Amino acid sequence: MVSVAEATSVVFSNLFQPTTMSVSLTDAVNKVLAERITADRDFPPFDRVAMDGIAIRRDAWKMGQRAFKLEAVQAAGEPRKTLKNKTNAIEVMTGAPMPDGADVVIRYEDLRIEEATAHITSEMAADNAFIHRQAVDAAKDSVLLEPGILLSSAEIALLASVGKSRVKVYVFPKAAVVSTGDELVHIDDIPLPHQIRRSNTYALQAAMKTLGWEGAIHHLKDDKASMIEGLKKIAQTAEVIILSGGVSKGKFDFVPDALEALGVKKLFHQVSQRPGKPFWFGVSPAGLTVFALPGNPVSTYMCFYRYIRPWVMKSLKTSVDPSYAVLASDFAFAPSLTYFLQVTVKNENGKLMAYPEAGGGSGDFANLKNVTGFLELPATASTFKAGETFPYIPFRQ
Ligand SMILES: Nc1nc2c(c(=O)[nH]1)N[C@H]1C(S)=C(S)[C@@H](COP(=O)(O)OP(=O)(O)OC[C@H]3O[C@@H](n4cnc5c(N)ncnc54)[C@H](O)[C@@H]3O)O[C@H]1N2
Ligand code: MOO
Ligand SMILES: [Mg+2]
Repeated sequence: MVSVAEATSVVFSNLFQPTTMSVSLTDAVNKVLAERITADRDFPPFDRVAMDGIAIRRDAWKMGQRAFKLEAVQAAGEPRKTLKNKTNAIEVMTGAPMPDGADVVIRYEDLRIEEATAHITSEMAADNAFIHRQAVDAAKDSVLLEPGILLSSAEIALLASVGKSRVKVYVFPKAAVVSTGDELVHIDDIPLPHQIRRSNTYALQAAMKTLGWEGAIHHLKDDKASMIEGLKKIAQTAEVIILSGGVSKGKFDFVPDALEALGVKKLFHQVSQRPGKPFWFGVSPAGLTVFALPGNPVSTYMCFYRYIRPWVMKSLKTSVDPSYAVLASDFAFAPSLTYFLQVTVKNENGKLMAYPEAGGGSGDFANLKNVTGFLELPATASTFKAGETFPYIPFRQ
């Protein structure tokens, strides 16, 4: 049996080597950038007028001049104009290049125009130049984005502005999600009294989809020979297999043996945690990674969010920021296992407060609808006090 820290370290030492693909910018959000992006020109590329108004020379203002004859209009999208007469003004619009020869913008709010002359009405009008200077945000050729960034709408704007209509992103590993168990029937079937419908594979597939990762669903019987055959077939196309069930001590828990028969080397079996103790992890020399998760639905779910999600994001060169929350009420858990407590987190005055809703054990997956994630309580203690902070593993936004 390994600790949660050891299991994490083994999982993180066996990252997947992702390939890359080119996607349209309009499909790139939530994908992980696989190329370095530099500024193709200065940001902004010219001294940009930041307010609608008039452009004048500060010298003239300083000499006490308050009335300026309007000699031209500089619209956004027009090439830069030149202020011909140093005591005149050019009307300028936000987004236009600052006219050559002028160095301060006076807002329309601070002037009155009469007979093609602007009369400045505020003595504070020239306090701010209202010019967004060329290159202040980023200089040409400077690095805007590094590989490994999870693309949000903010990065999409940057990519658009440098003309990246296609962008290189990392590709998730080809994944299969496999349920095992003779008690499990297809979701369209009516279960007999001793049967239940499969739900873990759907939960796993949905959890993967929220990351932008696809997983093909399979089901295998609790029969060693057919399990080996089935896994062999699945391994022909999958780079990662996520199994649920069949990893504990039961007479029909054949998953570890079947995987080892296929040449998948066990790197650990059993983690000192609840839920999820029977968790099995291994890799094959051919590069297949196998997460064999305990079948109890809460265990399956927790292991995905605690181990697989960080593993795949790290493999794609990005990482999930660790989150923390404050336990809102005392909680006790005696066994010396890391306990993943189901909690509902509420943001109270900027603090994430975690309210325990432990549920009825790892088979009680109906309780997951009541909670927002898991609080990771260390194996080294058995009583946990309100006000203490612990790692928090959210599964909802
Ligand atoms: N003697 C021992 N028995 C058990 C131990 C142990 O240490 N010693 N560990 C318990 C723990 S903890 C867990 S968790 C489970 C894990 O068992 P398996 O991984 O072998 O899973 P199964 O036995 O196949 O199933 C367990 C449970 O989960 C239900 N299940 C499985 N797959 C699905 C699915 N796709 N959708 C919905 N429900 C599923 C299954 O029907 C069982 O009820 O073992 C304990 N036993
Ligand atoms: O891992 Mo088991 O989930 O404790 O029931
Ligand atoms: Mg079992």
